[in-house]
Amino acid sequence: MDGSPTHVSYERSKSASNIFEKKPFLIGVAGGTASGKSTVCRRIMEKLGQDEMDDTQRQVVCITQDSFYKELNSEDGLKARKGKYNFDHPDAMDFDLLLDTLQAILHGKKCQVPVYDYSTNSRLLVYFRILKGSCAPLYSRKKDEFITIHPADVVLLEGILVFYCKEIRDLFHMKLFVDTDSDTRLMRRVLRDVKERGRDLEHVLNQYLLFVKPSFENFCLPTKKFADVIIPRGADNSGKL
Ligand SMILES: Nc1ncnc2c1ncn2[C@@H]1O[C@H](COP(=O)(O)OP(=O)(O)O)[C@@H](O)[C@H]1O
Ligand SMILES: Nc1ccn([C@@H]2O[C@H](COP(=O)(O)O)[C@@H](O)[C@H]2O)c(=O)n1
Repeated sequence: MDGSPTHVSYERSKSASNIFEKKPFLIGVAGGTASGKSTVCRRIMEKLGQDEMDDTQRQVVCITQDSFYKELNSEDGLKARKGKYNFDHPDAMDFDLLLDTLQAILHGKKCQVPVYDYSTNSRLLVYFRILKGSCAPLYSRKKDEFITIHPADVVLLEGILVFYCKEIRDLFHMKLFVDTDSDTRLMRRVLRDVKERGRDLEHVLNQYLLFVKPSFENFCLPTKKFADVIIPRGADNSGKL
């Protein structure tokens, strides 16, 4: 990471001195694809009664690393549409933007995080329609869609590679690794990607064999050793015998 400026935008949570700003407790949740990271985060939010709350009132917020995928050039975009782009390699991630965002969060700032769209392999865009004059044509304008992360007591960040970079890893106050067997993960991934991410079966299986599985073994699994807590079977694990 070169520490170069990125386009993360944030503002102070309080206009007065920030001496009394709360430093949130940052929890990283790693694990292979479809291991149940988001489900575990959702379960934590539910247990803490945070799921029904308004964004500005929440004391626990959850961010996904998928918001920090790099934007693709047209050549890589074409590869991605054919399942020939490696989204599981660290090079696919904008770790600089992620680091800047986490640092801002840890300073109690309100942050804007991009929203990712798996069907287009890019950040979600919102279209604005601008009416020029009374009978002039309508103009469309595109703009990145962001979600606002309000300052909170606890921030969860989930993703396959959240423990990969030391600079990012060292920011977590607690590190969880969701450990789910690979057959179960593949089965869930197929169902999810076809139902929710606009993929066909052949695409999902080719991508899995070509990139997802080898990258899990090379980049994600080796980060399990950094976890403070390993959660076998994800949200199925109630902690009871
Ligand atoms: N314990 C579970 N039992 C059954 N299905 C699950 C379980 N945990 C997650 N899933 C399903 O598996 C898919 C992937 O889960 P998700 O939590 O999104 O994984 P990840 O965030 O690790 O990719 C989702 O469709 C989810 O509903
Ligand atoms: N355009 C994209 C971006 C990511 N992926 C896959 O998503 C997986 C990470 O998300 P999980 O919820 O499964 O942790 C990762 O394995 C990428 O292969 C994608 O297919 N397309």
